[in-house]
Amino acid sequence: MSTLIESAEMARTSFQSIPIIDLTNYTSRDSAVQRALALEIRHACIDVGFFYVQHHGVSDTLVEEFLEQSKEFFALPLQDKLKISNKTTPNRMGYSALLSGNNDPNNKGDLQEGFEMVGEPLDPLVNDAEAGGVGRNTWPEELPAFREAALRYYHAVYQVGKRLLPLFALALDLEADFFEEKTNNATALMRTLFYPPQEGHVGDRVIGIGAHTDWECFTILWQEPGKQALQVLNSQKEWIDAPPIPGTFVVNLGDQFTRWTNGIFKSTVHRAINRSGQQRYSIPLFFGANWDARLDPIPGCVSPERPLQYEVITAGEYVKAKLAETYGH
Ligand SMILES: O=C(O)CCC(=O)C(=O)O
Ligand SMILES: [Fe+2]
Repeated sequence: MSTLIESAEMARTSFQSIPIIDLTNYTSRDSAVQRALALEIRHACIDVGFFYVQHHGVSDTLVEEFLEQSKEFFALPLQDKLKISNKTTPNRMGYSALLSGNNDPNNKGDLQEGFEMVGEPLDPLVNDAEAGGVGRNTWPEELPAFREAALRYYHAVYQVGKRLLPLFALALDLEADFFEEKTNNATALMRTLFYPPQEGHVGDRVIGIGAHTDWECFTILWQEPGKQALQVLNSQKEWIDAPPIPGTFVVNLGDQFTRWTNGIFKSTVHRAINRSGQQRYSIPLFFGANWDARLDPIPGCVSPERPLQYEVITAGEYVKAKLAETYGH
């Protein structure tokens, strides 16, 4: 098998579509099965930085219940949503209003509303360190079922992320547990997003979410079926559609992985424009490294011909700087 650097040199970054990876066997203990899956992931990460996962184990019911609650949340009167505005809550979780974020500095704002949250135990009496402590989120009091639907979805998708970590490690020729201690203290941020139809709103330099890369290790994104919006930029500067495929999540790498791999794993630029003429919903969960994890290069990713491209900083320093850039906080 080629080394990582050789594979990166042969990368086919002019991709025209996003690969689909079947996770049916991802809990298999058979090392040959694991390696085959890791190899598929390796190619997807080096060539594209995006892939779909199918047969990921998260039930449709969890998705549907949270989607229903998300729709009800965004349909609340603005003054109710603003009661939990992320500009006023103590830890910046909660509601983000239309045009309050701006992912592309060339644009004026993102045509989306959101609700941000982190993990907390479903049962408020349990203090589960793994889930990041109790009461960290601010919930909409008008919707009593929102919290449970959100957390059930969150915990299920978080587990998908946990299971992907060893595959990413194997894909990088590392021991399966390589990322364990670098991610065991991280609280993934999740957003449920609402994009009004673009028509009628289109001002100058306003789209659903402007061109950007994600900042964490990787993102697990659910997209509402039937509504094309997400696009991914290839090395020919062509925008390639990443249509919703029922039963799948989109997984895309973020900047923390790019820094760890000295650019071998791609954190690919993407954007979303909702031209479906209808309302559109999506749910990204951003799976990051521990705040204090150093993003220094992984063995095999640096050579005299491929010198280190990034200054080594911690994951927390990186995300803080990006937050300030995008949301002004
Ligand atoms: O809504 C989408 O399809 C993409 C969202 C996204 O890229 C993000 O939140 O970082
Ligand atoms: Fe993104």
